[in-house]
Amino acid sequence: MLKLGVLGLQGAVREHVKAIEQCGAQAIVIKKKEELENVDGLILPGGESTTMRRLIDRYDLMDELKSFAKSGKPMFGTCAGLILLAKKLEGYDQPHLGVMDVTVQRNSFGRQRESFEAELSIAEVGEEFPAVFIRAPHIVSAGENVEILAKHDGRIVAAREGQFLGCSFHPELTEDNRMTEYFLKMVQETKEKVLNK
Ligand SMILES: NC(=O)CC[C@H](N)C(=O)O
Repeated sequence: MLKLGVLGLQGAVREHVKAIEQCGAQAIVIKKKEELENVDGLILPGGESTTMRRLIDRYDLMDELKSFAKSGKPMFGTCAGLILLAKKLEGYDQPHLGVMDVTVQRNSFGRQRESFEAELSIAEVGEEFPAVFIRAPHIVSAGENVEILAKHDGRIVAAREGQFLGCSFHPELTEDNRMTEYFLKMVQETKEKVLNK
């Protein structure tokens, strides 16, 4: 069975665990660096990126998360998780993990629209995907190896660069598990490649 980690420091952790289990994989909540060794892929959940970063530093997880990225295992950042993955953050000098070749802007859908739902067409995932946006970031620009998967209001809200998947919204907050399934497929394919080497 595939083992998926969910970074468990803050944010929508339980909801991701539930979605993973509904998709037939094992979910492991990651709070310590040793726990990262046991998983085939990792989800960085939504929540609050500044708080999450503080906790990553407090629990001394940054180097381990970067090595996880270097190992080639898939990582999926949702909302605040996307902010953690991005190589560049608009208005900030330093990124967090800085591994996915995108520039991200935080809280980019305006204060009066703190949260809203929209139906998206997501390449490789499907049509009419119910996407929940909560103080959501968006991808301002993306490197040439990044595949744009979805846009909303002309803004990029889902993208993939090889092992990295990122989206502005919260795919774990509805019963539609297609984004989680798509990520699991990425994890399965990566695992098979390693086994066949
Ligand atoms: N729902 C979310 O994950 C919001 C992200 C939050 N605005 C941040 O900057 O971290």
